Amino acid sequence: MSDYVLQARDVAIHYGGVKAVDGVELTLERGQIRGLIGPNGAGKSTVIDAITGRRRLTRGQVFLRGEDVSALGPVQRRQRGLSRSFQRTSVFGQMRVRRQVALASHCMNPKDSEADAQAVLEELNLAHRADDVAEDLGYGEQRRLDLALALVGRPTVLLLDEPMAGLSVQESHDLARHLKALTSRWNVSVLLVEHDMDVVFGISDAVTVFELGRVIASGEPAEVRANPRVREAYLGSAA
Ligand SMILES: Nc1ncnc2c1ncn2[C@@H]1O[C@H](COP(=O)(O)OP(=O)(O)OP(=O)(O)O)[C@@H](O)[C@H]1O
Repeated sequence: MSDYVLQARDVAIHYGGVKAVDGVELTLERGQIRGLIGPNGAGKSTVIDAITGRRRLTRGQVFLRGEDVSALGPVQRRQRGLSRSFQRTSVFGQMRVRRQVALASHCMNPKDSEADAQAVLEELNLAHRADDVAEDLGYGEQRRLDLALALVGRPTVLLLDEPMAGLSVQESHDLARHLKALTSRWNVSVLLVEHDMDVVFGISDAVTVFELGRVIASGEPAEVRANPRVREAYLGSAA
């Protein structure tokens, strides 16, 4: 049995003749942040969809804490501790912040949803906005609320698809700090798809690079940044 909280083995998703993802190997250790980077259309979101069960695998397997979850749907995987947030914020504008976090928590853990919601709101510095309706929050706070909804029920693994999109430099910095703190305080492991290279290389313990649906490099951030193929394919002169 492996020590990985998450493992993707030889994962492929094909749309007819389009090999959106092919032969992908990916691991995540407890408390680790792994950044997934690559050009537009490289297959990052498709890999996230494959892991959450939103897309059916053409080939391969997904393991969560050693259990093969490949045949399970998204809700069953969420119940087992695999959570995600989306590229677009998924909050309900008219509902109060505490209410929607508690409702999300109730689906995971009906006995203790109020306490769970309060802990999540405090962790993400949203407790002072708990009685406001979501649409009155600033954009950065709304993204944190989106993260809060993904964090209820204390997931083991968090999959984040471009959580920094649309945020200011300061808001990105704050969210990155929250993410880093979460991994140690809540023992959450994070798979992070993100185009902001400063964030990815700043907070990731490991980075995987995609190109045309395949992994072209994987390792510690400094090692990946120095990889000639990565520099040529993606980072260019900015590396
Ligand atoms: N439903 C679909 N049907 C056919 N092709 C698809 C479908 N969804 C994605 N693709 C193709 O799969 C490939 C991978 O797309 P994907 O969205 O996973 O890339 P990405 O790396 O997440 O890109 P971005 O950074 O722009 O979000 C692309 O060539 C895309 O056109």
